[in-house]
Amino acid sequence: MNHIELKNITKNYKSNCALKDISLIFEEKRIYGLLGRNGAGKTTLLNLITNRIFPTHGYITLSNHPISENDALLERIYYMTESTLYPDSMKIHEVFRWTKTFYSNFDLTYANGLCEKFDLNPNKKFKTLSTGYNTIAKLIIALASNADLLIFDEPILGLDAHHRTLFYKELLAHYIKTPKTIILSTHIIEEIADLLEWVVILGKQSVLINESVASLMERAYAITGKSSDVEAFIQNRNFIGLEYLGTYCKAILLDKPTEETLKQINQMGLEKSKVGLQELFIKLTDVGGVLYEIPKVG
Ligand SMILES: Nc1ncnc2c1ncn2[C@@H]1O[C@H](COP(=O)(O)OP(=O)(O)OP(=O)(O)O)[C@@H](O)[C@H]1O
Repeated sequence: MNHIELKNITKNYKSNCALKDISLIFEEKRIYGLLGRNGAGKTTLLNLITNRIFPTHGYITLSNHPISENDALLERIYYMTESTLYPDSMKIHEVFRWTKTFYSNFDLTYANGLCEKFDLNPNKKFKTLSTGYNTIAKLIIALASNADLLIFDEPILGLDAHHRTLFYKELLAHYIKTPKTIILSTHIIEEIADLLEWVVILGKQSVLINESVASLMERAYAITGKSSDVEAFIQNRNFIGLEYLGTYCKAILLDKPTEETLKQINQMGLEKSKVGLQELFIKLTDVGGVLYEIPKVG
């Protein structure tokens, strides 16, 4: 499978516009984080690329074929959502076999191995599972599907810290063994940050960031120092957050520092530090993606 392309996608729910004129490519064999605040349009975007709902304007292609016209291509996508689609009375091992009728590459041995690792009894019925084990069962089915594109919408709902760690480990091992496109949409940013290669951040209706995590982390940095010095430093720079603490102040910038900038930071006696993906996300989406007004100096 190649890539998924969204071209000028708008999605309106009656008078409510969820996504507005979005163009985006999900390249093959990459792990993506799809991030956004509540109501930003993440689920809408995922429902669109899996053909569950249809765009108001624009089109979506999978391996250069319109997704709306090709059910065979959709079988190469596995979309794990919060809702459970299986009949309640089905046992987990029956769901495995049932899934194999749609996903011919479904790996039963791998699924049973994962059941052991997560301590999930495959003879249990879906409806008897706790919230956490319901999620675990769905994660196992997604991983064992062997689809080319795995989509996880809030994949860690109800999982305890041990099971979350195990899931991240298994996901990475699975990706290393059989590289594929993976999209993780979650609010638990800090935990998945190390897994991600690429991040798409949705603001209100639009894409704020579509960039490799490495490049984003190279651009982002924080500056701390006396408020007047920090305010002078951020003039004409792309800063996305400012926090005051007494006479001190911390600014978050998104602007790869040049040699000249580093020299200036030194000369002004300011302190430079790293910014994590979660902090960056919070700052970028704090005001709906609108950048702060820079305090004028002098
Ligand atoms: N079926 C629907 N009918 C009407 N409006 C909808 C429908 N589904 C979503 N919306 C609206 O579209 C916008 C985007 O919703 P969406 O569920 O895609 O956001 P999200 O980023 O997944 O949010 P969350 O993180 O809270 O799950 C919201 O304003 C939401 O109210």
